[in-house]
Amino acid sequence: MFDTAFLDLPALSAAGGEVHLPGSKSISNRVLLLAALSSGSTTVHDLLASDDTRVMLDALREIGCSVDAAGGSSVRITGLGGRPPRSPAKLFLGNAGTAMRPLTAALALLGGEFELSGVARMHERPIRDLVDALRQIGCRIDYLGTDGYPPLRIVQTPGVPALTAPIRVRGDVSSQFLTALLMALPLAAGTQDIVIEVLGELISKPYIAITLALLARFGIVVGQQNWQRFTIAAGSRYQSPGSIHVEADASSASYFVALGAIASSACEPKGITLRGVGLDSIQGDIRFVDAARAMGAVVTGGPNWLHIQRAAPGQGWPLRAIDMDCNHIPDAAMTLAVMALYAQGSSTLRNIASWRVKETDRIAAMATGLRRLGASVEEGADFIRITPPPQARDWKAASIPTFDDHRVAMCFSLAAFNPAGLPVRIQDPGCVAKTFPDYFEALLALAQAPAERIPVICIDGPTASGKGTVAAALARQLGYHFLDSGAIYRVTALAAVRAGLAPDAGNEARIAALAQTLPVRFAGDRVLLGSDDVSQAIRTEEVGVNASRVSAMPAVRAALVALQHGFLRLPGLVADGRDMGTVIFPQAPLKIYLTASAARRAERRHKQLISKGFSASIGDLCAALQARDARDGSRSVAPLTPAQDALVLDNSDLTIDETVARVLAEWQARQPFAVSAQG
Ligand SMILES: Nc1ncnc2c1ncn2[C@@H]1O[C@H](COP(=O)(O)OP(=O)(O)O)[C@@H](O)[C@H]1O
Ligand SMILES: Nc1ccn([C@@H]2O[C@H](COP(=O)(O)OP(=O)(O)O)[C@@H](O)[C@H]2O)c(=O)n1
Repeated sequence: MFDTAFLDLPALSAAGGEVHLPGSKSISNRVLLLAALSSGSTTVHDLLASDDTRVMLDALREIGCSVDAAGGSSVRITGLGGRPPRSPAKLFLGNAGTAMRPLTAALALLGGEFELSGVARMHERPIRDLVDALRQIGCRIDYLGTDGYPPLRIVQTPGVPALTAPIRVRGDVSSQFLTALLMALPLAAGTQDIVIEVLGELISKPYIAITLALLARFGIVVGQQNWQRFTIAAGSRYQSPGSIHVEADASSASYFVALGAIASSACEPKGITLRGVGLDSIQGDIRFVDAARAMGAVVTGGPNWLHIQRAAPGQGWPLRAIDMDCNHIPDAAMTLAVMALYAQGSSTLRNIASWRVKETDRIAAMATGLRRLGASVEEGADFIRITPPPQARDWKAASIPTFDDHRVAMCFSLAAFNPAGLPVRIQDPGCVAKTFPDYFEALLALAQAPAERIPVICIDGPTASGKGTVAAALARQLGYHFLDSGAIYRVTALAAVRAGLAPDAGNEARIAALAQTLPVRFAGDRVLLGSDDVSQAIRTEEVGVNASRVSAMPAVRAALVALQHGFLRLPGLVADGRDMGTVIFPQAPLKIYLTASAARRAERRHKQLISKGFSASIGDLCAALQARDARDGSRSVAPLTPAQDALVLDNSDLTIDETVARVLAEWQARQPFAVSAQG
C-alpha cells in the first residue's frame, strides 16, 4: 500500500494484462454480520482485508462472536445464534457506514448497552432515518453528539420488541438504512410477518438487491413489491450456509473497465482482463459495464471475468460523451466522471444526490479535481456536467485532493493517461485502504510509461556521506523504488571471492561473466544472492574494499548496467551510488551529490559498524575511506565525480532528517504542480 503523503503518477501511455480484484467491501460486511447473527460457523472466503472490514470484525469480537483466521483471505465466524450479545460494549466503527448502520439496527433489536462511534467524518454522516425507524418499534437509541448523527448509545432491554404495524423508513437518502433493517428485522420475525414500508422513492435499488440475494443465502426469504414494501415471513431464521465466497467489488472493477477503455494496448496481451467479478454479478454496479460501453469501451465477459479493450479510432475512441441517470450505479458512476475527460463533448451524470452524503461530498470533490485538471465543470444538487479540456495543451498538471475518499483517489489515477503527457499527484493515496489497499500497485502493474517519463532521483557521493540512508528515506516518502547500486557491487565482490576469484585485474573477465548473470534479488530490506541471505555479509569493511576494487573494472561495470536499468519502474526510482547521475541515469531530473568531511564520515561509519557488532577504529576507517575516495575518484570508468547538473550537498552539519528535507524540497520545486496554490 502507498502510505505516503502523496503519490505522483507519471503520465501513463498504455496498459494491458490481468488483475484479480479484491472482495467487495459491502458484500464482505453484510456477510460478516449475517454470519454473526446465524447459529453455527460460517467460513467466509475472499473476504476483503480493509479498514472497513477490520472495524466490523473487531466489533463482532467485541459483542461475543468468535472470529478465527481460516487461511489466506478466509475467516471463520461463529455466530450468536440466539445468544444475547456481550454487553455493555463500546464499538469504534471508523468511517464504515456498512458497519455503523446494520450494527445499529441489529444491536437495537438484540438488546443490551452499546456505544457506537467512528471518526469525525462518520459523525457527520446522517443516521436519523434509521434511528427514527427503530424508535417506532420501541428501540431506545440516544444521540451522544449532534442530533441525527453518530455517535449513538443503545440501551435496550434484551428481547426483541413485538411489532404490530409495518415499519416505515425513508428510502430517498441512503439505501443503507433499509439494508440495515432488512438484515436485522428477521430477528423479530419469530411468530409474525414483518413488513417494511419505504417512504419516498427508493434510491440505489441495486444495493437492496444485493442485500436480498445475501439474505437468501442465509435462509431468509424476503418478498418485495415495487421496491416499496418488503415482507419477512414469520418463522424466518438465519441459517449459516457453512461457507460463502465474497464476490469481488464491481465498483472497484469500474476503474479497470475505464482503464481498458482509455488506455491503448502497446503490446500483447491486448486490453485488460478482470477476474473475481463477471457479467452475472449480483452487484448492481456491474451495470457500469453498460455505461462504459455507451461511452465506447469494448467489453466482453463471462461468469467470473471481464475483458475490456479500447475501441478503434472513430468507433468509440475518443470516448463518446453521455447524458445518463446514474441512480442505479452511484459509486461506479464517479468513474464515468473521469472517463468524461476523454470524451468528445460534455457528459452529464444525473440523479446522483446521494454522492453528497458519502465519505465526502463527492459531487464537490469530483468537481474540484476535474477543474484542477483543466475541465469545465457544472454542478448541481444532484448532477454534474463535465466538459473536458478542449485541447491537449489545456490540460493541467494537478495535485488532486482526495478528502479521505477511496473512490476519489482511485478515479483520478485515470487522469494519468492525459494526452498532454502530464503527471498527476494523488494526495493521501493511503485512503484507498478502505476498499482496495493495493489499488495503486494493481494499476501500476498493468500500466506502462516510456522509460524517459519515469522519474529518477540520483544520490551519488563518497562513502558514508549518508547516500543510502537518505535515498531509502526519500523512496519511502515518495512511494518510489530504491536502487542501492553499492549493494550490487558488494554482492559481486562477495560472489567473486566465494567463487575463488580475487578482486584483481587478472580476473576481470571472469568476474564480469559472473556479474552478467548475478542472481541478486532485493526483498524489502534483505539482499539475496541466489537463495542465500547476504544482507549482513556484504556490509563488512572487507567486502566494501573488494567492492571498490571490482567496481574499478570496466567490464564489470558494463555487465551490471542492464541490471541497474531494470530498477527503473513505475511510479519512480531513487538510485544511490557513485555514477547514478553520470552514467546509469544521465536523464534524471534531480541529481544530488551528497558529501561530508572525511572526519564526519569516518565517525558515522564507526558508529554504524559498532552498532552492527563489527569492531573498528575511527583512525583506520578514516584512512580507508580516504583511500576508497581516491580509488573511486581516479578510476578510468565512471569515476566518482558530481554530474555537471548535480546539486552538491555537504551534510557534515545536517541531520538525516534535515538532509532528506533538503532533497525533498529540491524535488518538489521541480514538480509542475502548483502545490502552494492548490494545497
Ligand atoms: N546527515 C547525517 N548525519 C548523521 N549521520 C548520518 C547522516 N547521514 C547518514 N548518517 C549515518 O551515517 C551512516 C552511513 O550512512 P549510509 O547511508 O550508509 O552512507 P553511504 O550510503 O553514503 O555509504 C549511517 O549509520 C547513517 O545513519
Ligand atoms: N554506483 C556505484 C555504487 C558503488 N560503487 C562502488 O561499490 C563500493 C560499495 O558501494 P557502497 O555504496 O555500498 O559503499 P559505501 O558508500 O557504503 O561505502 C563503493 O566503494 C564504490 O567503489 C560504484 O563504483 N558505483
